[in-house]
Amino acid sequence: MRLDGSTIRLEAVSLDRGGRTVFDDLSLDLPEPRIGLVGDNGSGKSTLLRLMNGLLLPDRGRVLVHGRETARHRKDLPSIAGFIFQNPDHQIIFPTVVEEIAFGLRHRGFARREAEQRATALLEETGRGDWADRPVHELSQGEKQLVCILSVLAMEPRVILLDEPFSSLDLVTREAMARRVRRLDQQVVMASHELDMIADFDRVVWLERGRVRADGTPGEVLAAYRRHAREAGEVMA
Ligand SMILES: Nc1ncnc2c1ncn2[C@@H]1O[C@H](COP(=O)(O)OP(=O)(O)OP(=O)(O)O)[C@@H](O)[C@H]1O
Repeated sequence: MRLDGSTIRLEAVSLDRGGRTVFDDLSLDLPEPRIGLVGDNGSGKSTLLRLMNGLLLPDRGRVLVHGRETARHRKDLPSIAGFIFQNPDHQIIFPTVVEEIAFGLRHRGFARREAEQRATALLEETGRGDWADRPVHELSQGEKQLVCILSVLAMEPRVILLDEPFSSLDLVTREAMARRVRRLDQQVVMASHELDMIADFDRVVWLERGRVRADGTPGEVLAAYRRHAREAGEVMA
């Protein structure tokens, strides 16, 4: 695994949304190649990922992604920190699969024809060579999710931020994507309710109401989170 010692750093970050405080003075240093985020619904995982790619800016404090402060480098950030959304409909903007995947490549400086050739090659490599000209709106939710994942992978950003990326994928595609994520050279930060997906990561951060409840190896943190889920689930049932 090659990483250049870069890190994602939150320095005393505070953020309110809709009049509610989501983060209050949160600091985190995240240099590990594979970082998982867990936490109950509404604990702040998606918001944290959005802070990391500049979709959201902190009200106070700073977010630095591989040396760039998000508030100052908002325009460059998508090519540094690629974001795979929970809902593919929030990400897809082009009518056909090949255009959607080629968009990121054009952003990286490839001419249209080369971008489309590369996008087609990526689809072929993934066993979806016949998808290139398919209208995206005709794809199933899981198929759209795969297009979103491929679009971000095609851009080869330094950091890949994944927000529940596999929820609609069938088991075979999920396995294939999980393997692909494991092989990536880039830093990966993934929020997931599927704890098996992050069980072999370097570090897991458990968020609770915008604060870090636990932070450590997957072995420790996931065991504690599973215990919490069992206990809280019993109370709720
Ligand atoms: N656009 C918004 N306006 C107001 N509040 C918001 C907005 N987006 C998120 N929040 C609030 O911020 C908090 C954190 O939400 P977030 O989506 O980050 O949680 P999450 O951990 O990703 O949840 P889930 O597991 O359900 O995806 C929640 O209390 C949510 O209501």
